[in-house]
Amino acid sequence: MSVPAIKELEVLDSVPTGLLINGMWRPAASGKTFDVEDPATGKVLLSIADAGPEDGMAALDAAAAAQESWAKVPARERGEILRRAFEMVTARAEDFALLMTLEMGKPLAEARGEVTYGAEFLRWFSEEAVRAFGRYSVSPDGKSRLLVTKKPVGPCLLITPWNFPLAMATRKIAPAVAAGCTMVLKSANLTPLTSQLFAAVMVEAGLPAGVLNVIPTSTAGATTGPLIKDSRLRKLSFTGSTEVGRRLLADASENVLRTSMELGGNAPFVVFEDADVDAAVAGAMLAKLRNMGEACTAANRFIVHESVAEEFAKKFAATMAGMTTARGTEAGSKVGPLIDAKSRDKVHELVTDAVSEGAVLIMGGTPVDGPGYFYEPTLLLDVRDGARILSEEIFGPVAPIITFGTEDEAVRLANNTEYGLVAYVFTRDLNRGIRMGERLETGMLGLNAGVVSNAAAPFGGVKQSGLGREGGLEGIEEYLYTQYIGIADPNVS
Ligand SMILES: NC(=O)c1ccc[n+]([C@@H]2O[C@H](COP(=O)([O-])OP(=O)(O)OC[C@H]3O[C@@H](n4cnc5c(N)ncnc54)[C@H](O)[C@@H]3O)[C@@H](O)[C@H]2O)c1
Ligand SMILES: O=CCCC(=O)O
Repeated sequence: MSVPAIKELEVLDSVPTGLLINGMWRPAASGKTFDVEDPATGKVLLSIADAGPEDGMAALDAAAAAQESWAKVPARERGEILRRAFEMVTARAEDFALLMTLEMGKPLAEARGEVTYGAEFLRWFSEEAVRAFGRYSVSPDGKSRLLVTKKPVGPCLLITPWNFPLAMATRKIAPAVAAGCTMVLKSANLTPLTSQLFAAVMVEAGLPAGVLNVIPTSTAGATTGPLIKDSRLRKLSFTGSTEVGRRLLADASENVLRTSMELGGNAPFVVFEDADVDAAVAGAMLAKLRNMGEACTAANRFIVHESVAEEFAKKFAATMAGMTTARGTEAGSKVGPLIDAKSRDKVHELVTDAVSEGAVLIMGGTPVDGPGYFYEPTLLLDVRDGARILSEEIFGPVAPIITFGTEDEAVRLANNTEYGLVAYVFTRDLNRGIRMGERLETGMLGLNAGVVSNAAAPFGGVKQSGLGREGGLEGIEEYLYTQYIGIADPNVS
């Protein structure tokens, strides 16, 4: 049974459609709007204001003007705003979940999970706000005193992707608020509605005007480019593809901006011969099919010991076959649509290429007929070395399996990528698990676990998966700089 459309209309009706600049919702200076579509039906959900360069600059003006007074707001007060926002998002969890399902496509149950995950960044950083300490010490020669303080970096530009519309925004906004930074948020043009509703919650929670400015736009580069060049901007925090991140890093270098870059991934999922195969299959389902595979953390290559590959593939296929592909609002939906036609075509191209190179198609392998951008859960065995699917982000419900014989070979295969965001290892041997942690080039490792995301943990990658960490104790540091004050010996007058 689908959720009554009336509820969908009510939620859409509660979404502000303007730009949030200096505490006011307003139309774009050009008067332009752009459409946001439901990927399950291709129908327009809502049209919202389409920011241009003039609006981008107005947003930065507001953020720059608010910075000094916002930095003076006591940390406890900033934390309490975040705590109120946490309570409000939690109270409106069903609205947020439905909105995300409508604009992004994920099944409602997963959207509810994202609300919990996304809200947790608000609670976590509400608690961290008061812990951004410095230190005081006596210099080693005893002749001076060293006072080290932490200060907000200043106005930040935050750019978010479409795949986790709430969590990717709260993972940046919450630490920036906790640190005392003002912000301009450029939400993803495919899924801006959740950010619009979330920004309304932040205003209601008491965030002063100008601290958070939101500029959805269909012209990302033209609208944010001038901000990156403006010397009032102090930080760029970007989550998205490595390709765009690389270009933004180059732009940011001109202004020597602080940057956080949460980029793409190509996660290896390694199953050793001593693994609990049922647990590995359960982990694989999470690591592969969470968010329809549209996650930077999605397992992209299943590297399975040759002695358990057949058992693993059989059980994985059987579990996958039980997944219902349907609009995310349908009861029982486990796999929603992909975000758009371009993404679905890319997924199909990778599958076709792998099969033409000799991979065995165990199940799936075709786009689903009818409206929306659905793709069948797909399993490929014996994928040949060199197939594009092993080196490119799939971002879809497709699992390619390759096999290995020795631990050294597993390490070589797992590290054979320019990315290094997350890896998954399944083994009953703890020493081997620890050893893999030491040998794999990765920012995060799931040991007998198919999901690592946690607001209390430092999320981020190495190699071309990015720079910096979000969440954990590290997350707030991205929005603080260290200032040192050297004090003359107080014993000498
Ligand atoms: N490492 C992480 O934490 C993480 C999390 C989520 C997604 N991702 C990655 O994001 C990608 C999927 O998201 P996507 O398709 O939205 O990525 P994308 O790089 O296409 O877009 C990300 C954001 O950047 C904006 N953008 C695009 N071009 C821009 C430009 N020239 N100037 C300024 N902004 C620009 C987009 O509008 C969007 O808001 C995948 O590669 C995925 O792995 C990484
Ligand atoms: O898409 C990447 C983010 C996924 C997550 O935070 O769990």
